[in-house]
Amino acid sequence: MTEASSPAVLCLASASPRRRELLASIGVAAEVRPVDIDESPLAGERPEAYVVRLARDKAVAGGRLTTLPTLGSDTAVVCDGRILGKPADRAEAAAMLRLLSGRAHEVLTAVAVTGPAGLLDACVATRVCMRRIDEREMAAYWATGEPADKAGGYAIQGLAAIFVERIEGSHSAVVGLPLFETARLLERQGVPLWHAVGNAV
Ligand SMILES: Cc1cn([C@H]2C[C@H](O)[C@@H](COP(=O)(O)OP(=O)(O)OP(=O)(O)O)O2)c(=O)[nH]c1=O
Repeated sequence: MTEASSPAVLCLASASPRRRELLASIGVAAEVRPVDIDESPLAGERPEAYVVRLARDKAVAGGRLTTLPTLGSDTAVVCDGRILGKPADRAEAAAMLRLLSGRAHEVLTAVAVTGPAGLLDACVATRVCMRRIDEREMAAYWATGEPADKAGGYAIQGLAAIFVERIEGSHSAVVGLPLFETARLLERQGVPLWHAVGNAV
């Protein structure tokens, strides 16, 4: 499946609609091939090593299904050294927001791309500062359905934007794909970006 009718130049090993939309926003048409990998952290694994390993595993697994360069990515919210994935239920979502309320945390997003240059990766850390969130807001937010499939139980690009005072780093990385670093990796793998294919205005 690709954006509009342009031929795919990349395989996206991801079920995340955000990642597909972010790639489309910089003009990269991708064929989407979600992969299922084991996402359990290894004993003692540091958060950055964890997201990089998952991004690489996703890229390699997806790369087996295509001849195109293949991108995998992983996002985790890190607070007090704890890795927060997607909340399993309302109670876990509330516990996550309680932890994040009124302070700063880090969002780590790793991206990996297979291709002629081998398996390349990058990892981006973004500091996110949240205002205090009260229990009524947490309950109302869970009821919107937005937190369920998001690392850390919130979406900066959605309703949770009202909780985010400021960020230091990459907005696109928090949403699921650091576009600046991704473009660099794609160029190193010979994937043609918009400026290289004569579409410049
Ligand atoms: C913190 C944050 C996360 N997220 C999303 C990005 C990711 O899609 C998701 C984290 O889960 P991931 O496991 O990184 O990705 P995924 O399961 O959605 O997709 P796949 O593994 O197939 O690539 O959380 C937001 O959309 N907004 C945010 O503000």
